[in-house]
Amino acid sequence: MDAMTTQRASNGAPNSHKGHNGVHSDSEPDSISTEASDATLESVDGVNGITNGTINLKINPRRSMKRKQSSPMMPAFMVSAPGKVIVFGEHAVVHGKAAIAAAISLRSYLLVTTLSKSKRTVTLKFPDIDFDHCWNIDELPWATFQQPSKKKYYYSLVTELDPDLVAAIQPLLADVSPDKPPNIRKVHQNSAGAFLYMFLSLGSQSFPGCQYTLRSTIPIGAGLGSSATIAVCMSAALLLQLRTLSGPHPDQPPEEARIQIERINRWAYVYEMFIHGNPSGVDNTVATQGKAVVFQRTDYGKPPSVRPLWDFPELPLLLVDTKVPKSTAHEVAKVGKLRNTHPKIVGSILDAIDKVTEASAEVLTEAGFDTQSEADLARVGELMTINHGLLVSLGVSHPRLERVRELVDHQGIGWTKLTGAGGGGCCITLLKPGVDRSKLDKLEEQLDEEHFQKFETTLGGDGVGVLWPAVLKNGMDEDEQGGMEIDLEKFLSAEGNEGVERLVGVHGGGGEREGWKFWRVDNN
Ligand SMILES: Nc1ncnc2c1ncn2[C@@H]1O[C@H](COP(=O)(O)OP(=O)(O)O)[C@@H](O)[C@H]1O
Ligand SMILES: C[C@@](O)(CCOP(=O)(O)O)CC(=O)O
Repeated sequence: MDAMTTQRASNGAPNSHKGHNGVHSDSEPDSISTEASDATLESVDGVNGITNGTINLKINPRRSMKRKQSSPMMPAFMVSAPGKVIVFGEHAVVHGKAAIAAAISLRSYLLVTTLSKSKRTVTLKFPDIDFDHCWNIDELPWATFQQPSKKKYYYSLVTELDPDLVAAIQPLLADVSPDKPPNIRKVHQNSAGAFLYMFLSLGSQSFPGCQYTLRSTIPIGAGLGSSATIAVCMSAALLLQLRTLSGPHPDQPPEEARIQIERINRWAYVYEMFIHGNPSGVDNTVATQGKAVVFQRTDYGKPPSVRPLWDFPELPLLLVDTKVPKSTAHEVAKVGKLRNTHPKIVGSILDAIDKVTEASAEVLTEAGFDTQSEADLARVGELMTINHGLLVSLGVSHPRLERVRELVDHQGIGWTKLTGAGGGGCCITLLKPGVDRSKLDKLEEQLDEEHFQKFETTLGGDGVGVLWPAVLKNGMDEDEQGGMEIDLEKFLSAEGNEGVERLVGVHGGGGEREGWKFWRVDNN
């Protein structure tokens, strides 16, 4: 059934943290073999492992020598992170309630190119949003970010933006996209600001010149967590450049992988704060760790509670984009304002959403849950309908979202709720088992006629991944010379989502593609 979103088959034992290590190639890449996880950031200077003072780096001497001789510069590499759907609990999650979210197979891809030593610039190239900007590294406000009272480290937990540091980067945003219309300029300035805040917090003036080029297959601002994927890619890229991550590699113990995933997630949250102001952190958490999770952040000063759902069932979902642009920050602020005006009533609605999420987590993790049973699916579907109704009462639906619901209800083929921030964006429909093909065809026809976009994706896939170096095997002639190098031009000229997936996609040839590696926290 092509209209359906299905979860990738899970290999895990119920509620277990043990199992397989996933599909990896056998050899660990030299370039990310430096075990810097014990190092303090003060001791790591730049990407070549040069040190300034006390050092606590565990460097494999054979490998570091080999690296120095053959490649003084880091090779180009890529990172990738998945979008997500929130199945239950959006908005309530911002107010400390639980949410259930799952990774989808649409992804963002970031190509990191290190420049030669003489080039002292850092460039962001985001062609999807027509953004391209370059700064001179030596002209960035390092002194402000390095003050002892302000300095943060790769392991720091940053739960709010420092207003002095935000102020220090404002002058750098003044010449970002001056000729663009104000709404687009704002998006560019947010992207630039989020990046600079993270770059200046984690890096140092000796950081090598480099270029970050991003392409994404996730519709922007559609409720599928596009911004979080960029946050995660940027965080992973910078932490890798700083050699503060020792993986991913096939033999990595799950506990070490978990610490590194947590590290990436913490800095991705900082980027999200810059884009959204008050994110719950659920999007970046799923984009980092993949699979499906129950997420809750009761205290914004502490890390959230994240319960992986390894056996998230293979739900027959249809994902539809209304193509109405929305702003997460705006929708979140709207709910915040409503809560301030009607604290008791909105408080009760948020509590009710929490109960719905809790009930659905129970149903979805029941041992005998059967995705072919209409009775089992109906229990989840009813909870989706209730969750959507509560979101409507918070004022975050949109006539186009209601239209999808109407069309699905009219055919009587499933249960629909908005996903993400609402106000436009996407909705998900849980389809009844054994639905008449003709009814589905009719629905798809209507969606098409009314300019909705249907997405085919799988749920519960991998989180952040690394392709190091940026070389892939494609079953073509280049493979005999070690594979095809993904250079900037090829990446930029890949046509549309299909072109990007074909060139670099984690799922390039259908299954997981050789070369991409993932931190495995589950052992499954
Ligand atoms: N492909 C992309 N290239 C560059 N920036 C992007 C891209 N996709 C998303 N973004 C960033 O994320 C923002 C949208 O995030 P958000 O409003 O949270 O929507 P979503 O629901 O997709 O996460 C954009 O304004 C932009 O800053
Ligand atoms: C509304 C919210 O719960 C989810 C937003 O998701 P998205 O940005 O629409 O993908 C906000 C948040 O969790 O930070």
